[in-house]
Amino acid sequence: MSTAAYQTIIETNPAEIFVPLYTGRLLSSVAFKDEAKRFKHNLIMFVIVNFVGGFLGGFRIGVFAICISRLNIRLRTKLFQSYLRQEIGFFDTHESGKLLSRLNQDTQIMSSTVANNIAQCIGALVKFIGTFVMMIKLSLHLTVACLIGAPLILIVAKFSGNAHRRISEKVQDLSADASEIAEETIQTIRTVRSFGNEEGELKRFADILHLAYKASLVQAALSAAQKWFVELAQLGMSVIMLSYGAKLVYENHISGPDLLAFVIYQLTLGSILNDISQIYTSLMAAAGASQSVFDYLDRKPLQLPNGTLQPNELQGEIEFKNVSLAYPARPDEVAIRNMTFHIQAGQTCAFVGPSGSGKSSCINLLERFYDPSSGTILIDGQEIQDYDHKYLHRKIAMVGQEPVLFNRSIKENIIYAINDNDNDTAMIHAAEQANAHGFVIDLVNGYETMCGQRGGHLSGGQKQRVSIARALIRKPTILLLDEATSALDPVNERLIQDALFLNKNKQQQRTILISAHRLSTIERCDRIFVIHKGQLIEQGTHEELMEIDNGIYRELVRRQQMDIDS
Ligand SMILES: Nc1ncnc2c1ncn2[C@@H]1O[C@H](COP(=O)(O)OP(=O)(O)OP(=O)(O)O)[C@@H](O)[C@H]1O
Repeated sequence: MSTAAYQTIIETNPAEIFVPLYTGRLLSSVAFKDEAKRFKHNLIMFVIVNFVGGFLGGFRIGVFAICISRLNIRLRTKLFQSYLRQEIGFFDTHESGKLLSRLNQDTQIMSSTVANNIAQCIGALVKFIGTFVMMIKLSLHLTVACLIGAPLILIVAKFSGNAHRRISEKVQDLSADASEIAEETIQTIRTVRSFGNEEGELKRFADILHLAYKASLVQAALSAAQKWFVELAQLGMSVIMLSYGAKLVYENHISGPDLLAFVIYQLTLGSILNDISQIYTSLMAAAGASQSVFDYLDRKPLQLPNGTLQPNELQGEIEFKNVSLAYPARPDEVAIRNMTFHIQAGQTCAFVGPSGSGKSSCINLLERFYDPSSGTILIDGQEIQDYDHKYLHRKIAMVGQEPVLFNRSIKENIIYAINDNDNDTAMIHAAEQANAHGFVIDLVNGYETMCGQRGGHLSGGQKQRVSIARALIRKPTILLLDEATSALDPVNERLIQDALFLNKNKQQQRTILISAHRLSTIERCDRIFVIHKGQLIEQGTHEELMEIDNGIYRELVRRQQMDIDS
């Protein structure tokens, strides 16, 4: 039986419906002499219905707790899965703090409120029907008299529920904003500290929480007003019912014990109506908190991993044909404009150009972090989108400008995402090529040394070398190095390059693409592409480019030479 069905049965707790009847009868047999002979029977029935009701009630609480945690785990996993499916552009436009707030807080609110309230709502409705039927059985006239105010209570509950939904949406958005600020501040604490701006960040955080508090005040006032109204309506209904009940008893239309039972049913009905109105309100509040969770759960990624190509051999030939790119976060600005070039398999090529010219963007496109806004990118003559997602990332490895390591050991970082976890020989070989082995074995814990969050326990150059090893261990056919050695001293940089370029003949065929500012490091490349304001303006070998009169490359080399000399 499914949890939901099980829960529904438990929630309908039939024993509770008979509690008022036997409470009324027991009280009558205590209060009225002619009812005394039924005291024992009424007492036994009173104990049975209360005991069964209490037992099922306790059972229900346990079942709820299980349902809530199951629902929460499912929701969070689904949401995280949905995040991981999204294209990189999604993460450019959605701050991580907000995404985490949805993942941790909103899902918690959703699962606890929704699971609790839906089950309670079913229970309350069943109890409402049961109580109602018993009341009609006892006296139809009295039932009609005491239900006069019910529609009004339900209408008020509806209006207040809608308001709760709107406010709750706002409060959740604000607390997601606050999470975003906290997360960013913690991640950039060194910058915050170096500018002495802890108070500024605290103020930004507190201001947002204050706005959330103000919205919660309105919500609190609404809840209080709703409660007052329901209490007042119930009081009115009781007065009407008691006056009319007394008249019916005097005229012998209903017996004293039945009136007593009816009064208890009426009080029960009042509290059920109260429950229903509260449940509706909090369901609406949960619906507000759930809105963005559902939006993210339902979001279809703009870039779908539909490709299926997985050829046995990938040569590593790359071609850009009229490629343009505008980033999703800045759709009106063109980062790459009509770029066309061809790189033969096995060549080592470099992108050079001033900062912001578009070098990393070309590398991003080859990693398929973004799809071109127009034009095509071919690898071995096939469109890059046609390759299977996992296959492509096995064959293309990249070391980024700011390499990020995981808070795991150096070993775990290097063998990250290769299937063979115990291949120490491959790990050491990759580390040697990346000129990392030497510094790693000098550490007390060697390859078991923890890297810290985002690799924070290692120096910039050490981080870069570990991430180069992480890329090399996969034996990629295409290796993308985006300023991958910029934090290294010239000696270490040269050693890595020698390992990557000079021994190329001895290694498997590999196409290497480098983006670098230090031009002395790329002189030996087979081909150099000079990019300026998103356009490819020169290409050739170092010697060919140095011969172009007034060429940008020649000018860049001349300026760097002057810097070194001075
Ligand atoms: N994720 C992004 N969203 C929006 N715009 C971006 C993004 N990444 C880069 N840009 C913009 O695209 C342009 C090219 O940036 P790119 O990073 O490719 O330059 P670059 O030549 O690699 O620069 P650098 O040498 O400083 O690393 C810049 O104007 C940059 O502001």
